[in-house]
Amino acid sequence: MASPLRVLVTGAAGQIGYSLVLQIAKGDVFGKETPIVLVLLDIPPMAAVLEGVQFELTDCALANLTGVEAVTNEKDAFTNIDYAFLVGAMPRKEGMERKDLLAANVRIFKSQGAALAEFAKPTTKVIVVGNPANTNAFICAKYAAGKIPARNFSAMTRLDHNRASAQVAIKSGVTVGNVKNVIIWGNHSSTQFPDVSHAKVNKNGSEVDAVSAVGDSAWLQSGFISVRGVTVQKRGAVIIERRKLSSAMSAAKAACDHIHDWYKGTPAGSFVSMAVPSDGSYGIPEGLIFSFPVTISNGEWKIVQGLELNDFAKEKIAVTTKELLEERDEALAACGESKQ
Ligand SMILES: NC(=O)c1ccc[n+]([C@@H]2O[C@H](COP(=O)([O-])OP(=O)(O)OC[C@H]3O[C@@H](n4cnc5c(N)ncnc54)[C@H](O)[C@@H]3O)[C@@H](O)[C@H]2O)c1
Ligand SMILES: O=C(O)C[C@H](O)C(=O)O
Repeated sequence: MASPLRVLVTGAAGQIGYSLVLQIAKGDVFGKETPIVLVLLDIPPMAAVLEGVQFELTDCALANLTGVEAVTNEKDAFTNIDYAFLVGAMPRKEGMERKDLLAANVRIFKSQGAALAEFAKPTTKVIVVGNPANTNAFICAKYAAGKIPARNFSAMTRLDHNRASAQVAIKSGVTVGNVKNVIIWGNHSSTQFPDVSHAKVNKNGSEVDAVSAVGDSAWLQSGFISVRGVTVQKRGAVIIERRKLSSAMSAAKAACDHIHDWYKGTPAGSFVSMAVPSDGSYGIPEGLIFSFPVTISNGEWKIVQGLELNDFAKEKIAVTTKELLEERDEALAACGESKQ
């Protein structure tokens, strides 16, 4: 048997954690053939709950789950890990924007960035789920710099990508497996820009542009993006309003999709949305953790180049970029650093 991958889930006693750990343990992310050791981290007051989750995972009797470790300190959590799902953070409540969590959550990611640098493998790959996800990932990468390359850090916009793909499928009268190349640009926040102008739909066996498959351009420029919040941009707030808890099942599934594709690669001709450090593509300031369309091969992502952006798209991308720059400066101040 190959040596197991060591996979850390932080916030493992929380609601996303509860859905996520089973999906990882049963092979949805790294494949059913890959042995896994799951490391579950939460804060000390959650130790008993965490132990309950550990017991349940053991009771699932999964063939390739070779170990489950429940820990409440960063050294034990981060030592020698291969992948980190950084979920543990405060969720927003009704009426809040995700950036309202910045001051409370950013310090967690400063500390975990330093722990990654000290204890993790230099090849460790990280997805930040805890909100505000892009800015938390920026801070985490900053404090791990010198040990773990910035390109190993990402934030999750796959949930928005999945939400957008599902809406296009419903409007086009197909199942979601027939939709590809939707793009989420920018921040995982209400300024994100869900863009279908490069998306494709397989309708009755032939591939057509999503715009013609949907057949409703007015809806694509308004209702699809945010009609009283029920579609993509503000979907998270609507879930909180209905469930009185933030999305968990769909968030866990999206985190699995994100790491699955990073590990296994994207199919030829397809791209997915992932918030990664900008290299200046599309004029986005370097280093900002920005959601782009990416292709992935051999564990390395590449930003899709050369997509044409019309004035509508450029305007939307400018708004989300401005918000990310403001969040970055606020986060640096909260960490006691000067602005960039
Ligand atoms: N990026 C996305 O698309 C997306 C989607 C859904 C939720 N989220 C975010 O994910 C985060 C978790 O959501 P949830 O619903 O699971 O929340 P939750 O409150 O149910 O669970 C969070 C868990 O994190 C733990 N935690 C807090 N500080 C920690 C630390 N320093 N180290 C380890 N664990 C810590 C808490 O004790 C708790 O068990 C929130 O910030 C939420 O807003 C992001
Ligand atoms: O909206 C939230 O606060 C939770 C999450 O980020 C989501 O998009 O559902």
